[in-house]
Amino acid sequence: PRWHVDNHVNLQAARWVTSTPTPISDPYRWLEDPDSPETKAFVDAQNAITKPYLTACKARDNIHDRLKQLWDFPKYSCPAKHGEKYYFYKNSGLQNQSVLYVQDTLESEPKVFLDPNTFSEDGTVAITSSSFTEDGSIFAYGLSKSGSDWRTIHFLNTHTSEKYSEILEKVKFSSITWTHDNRGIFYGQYRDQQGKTDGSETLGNENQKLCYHVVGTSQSDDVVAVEFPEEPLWRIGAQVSDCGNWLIVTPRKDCRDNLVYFTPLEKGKEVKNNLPLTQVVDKFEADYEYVTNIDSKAVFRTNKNAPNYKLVAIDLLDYEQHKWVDLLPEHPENVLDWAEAVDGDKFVACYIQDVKNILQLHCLNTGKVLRTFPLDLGTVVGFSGEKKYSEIFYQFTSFLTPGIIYTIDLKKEEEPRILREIKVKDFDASLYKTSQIFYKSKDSTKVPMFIVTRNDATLDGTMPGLLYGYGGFNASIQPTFSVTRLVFIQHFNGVLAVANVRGGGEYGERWHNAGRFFNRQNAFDDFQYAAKYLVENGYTTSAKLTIQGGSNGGLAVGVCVNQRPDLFGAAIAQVGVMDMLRFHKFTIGSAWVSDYGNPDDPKHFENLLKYSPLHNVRIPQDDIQYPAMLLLTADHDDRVVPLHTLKLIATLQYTLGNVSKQKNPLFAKIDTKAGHGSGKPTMKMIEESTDILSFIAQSLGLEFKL
Ligand SMILES: O=C(NCC(=O)N1CCC[C@H]1C(=O)O)OCc1ccccc1
Repeated sequence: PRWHVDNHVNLQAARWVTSTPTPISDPYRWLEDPDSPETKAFVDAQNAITKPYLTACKARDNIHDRLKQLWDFPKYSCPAKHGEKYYFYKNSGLQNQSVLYVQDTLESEPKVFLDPNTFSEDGTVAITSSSFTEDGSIFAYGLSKSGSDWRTIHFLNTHTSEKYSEILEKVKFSSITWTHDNRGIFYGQYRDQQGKTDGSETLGNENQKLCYHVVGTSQSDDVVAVEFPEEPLWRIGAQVSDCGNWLIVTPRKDCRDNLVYFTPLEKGKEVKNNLPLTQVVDKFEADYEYVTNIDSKAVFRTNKNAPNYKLVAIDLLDYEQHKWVDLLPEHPENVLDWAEAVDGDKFVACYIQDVKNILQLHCLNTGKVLRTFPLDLGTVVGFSGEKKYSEIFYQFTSFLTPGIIYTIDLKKEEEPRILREIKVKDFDASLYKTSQIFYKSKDSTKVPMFIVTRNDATLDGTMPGLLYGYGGFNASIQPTFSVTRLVFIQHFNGVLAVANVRGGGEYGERWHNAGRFFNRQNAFDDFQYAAKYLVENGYTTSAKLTIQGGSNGGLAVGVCVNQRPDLFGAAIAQVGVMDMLRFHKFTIGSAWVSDYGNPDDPKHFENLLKYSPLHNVRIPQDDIQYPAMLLLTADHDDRVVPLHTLKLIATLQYTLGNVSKQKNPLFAKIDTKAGHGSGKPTMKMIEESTDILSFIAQSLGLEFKL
């Protein structure tokens, strides 16, 4: 209805007159019901105009074939020892899901242990979380369908390969952690959830309970080990300690800070409901992540009084805060990303230094550094090792390195050796180069950015640019290998740029806080100034620059396009958070208030309204138009529900669709049997990348060079 635009403008004007916040028009509220005939018709109508545009792209077939060719390389996880065997995931190249293999030794012939490709015709069922018993006799694994956050948990006997009969339902946001008597697991369940739980619903998730399931029994017999009935939004993380004598319970109410409780466990003793909990941390003021324990001394990675994180040892039998001991003090610059106990009395620590990883071995008793493992400039994407084993594995990757798995037996060898070096046929990394620059943002803050081009790139502004960013939730966007990006660089002579904008965790809590709450505009400024840097330094021009982001990054794209439509030629927003006044009402959205603020709080409401993509679509002044836009989402995305994208594309098309100067297309594509991204089958990933690159090529008039 036209009225919303006029009222919108009037409301904007009115707002400056009155002090109280004015009511906001929300004419596409009806799109919030995914099951209504109107919404289904709207989705079909959007796909009906977008798909022909994407398939009409003349470079599409070349793009698709090249993506498929490059994608077809073997991918491996680090091996991990369970019982007397090694297990590892492998994807031969184009399989929809990686297959779990088992072998007696690292050199012996692997056998298929579990192949999730057999769980569905189209590969849309994925193994997402799993855990072996201490003795390796039973494998518990979570399955996700169509990319939903909902899990079913299954059990498999590793000796007989027989499945146990029970399937645990209504599991979400859950760890799987075994008691060391191999009898059962603790897991998180939303047992009160009403209605659909297939990921197409938008209902909020409340009242998670930590349950205990004894293998071989039915879920209805499970006990509620821990619950906080007065805290419906809490999610109850839990971990059985390395020694098996404690259960560490870490409730979280949003996406930062957690409490710490513990309770003793006795092997072989029945787990009863409402376990007696001792509270060690009683305020939400920091992250505490269990690492290991030495008898009653539990080691946590925390940012308490340590924005770059540190390791602290807390004696569970004497846990007053003044008795806590720093095992690994905070590093002045580098961020402690994770730590894992290995080889009895050691731990591996992984740091982020200027967005690259450093891997070190430390003494568990003193915290002292024992050695550094040599690494190229890039990212440690996988690690496996345990306190009870002296052998460790870690996987390295970067923009131009598909993957290298190293291993070292800390009791035997001096230097790590390469266990697997992954090659991509018909890809020559020596033709490309990665650089890291630090550009100045609007407030002169220096922001790191990776830039990847062909070696012979000339900075004359003729290259098309693809600028990616995220900027939130303490997440660090580190170098990884992407076939899609390499096709863009190689066949469109493109420049890839990844801006580590504020809100992420690249420089610890300081960087995260600099992009939170009332500082969120810093993240958007950083993103826009990254674009300006690329243009001013001749990497590309605005007309040839595509801005891309997913989820919280999709929000950033939506904001930057509204604020500076002139800076970009195209914009790709995947599964974006676009309605900042209502995000907290759906599925797990209420957890995001720790970065965004709560829209029910007037001062946050005003702040969110200022940048909410849905509420800031305006006809640009002069001859400026919006970039070509492609919004992507999917019908089973229950992390960021599709309504965000549907309401935004409706508003964009209504506000700009009839404006004569708006020549660039404004599209949304809604996929089916897909979700937020986790567990997406290879065929769907290749299809999505084909759509993205085809859209960019078609919209910016790029030629595919063979
Ligand atoms: O909501 C989040 N994380 C934040 C998140 O996913 N966000 C935050 C904004 C939109 C979206 C994204 O950027 O992917 O995690 C929920 C969760 C998952 C697993 C275990 C416990 C809790």
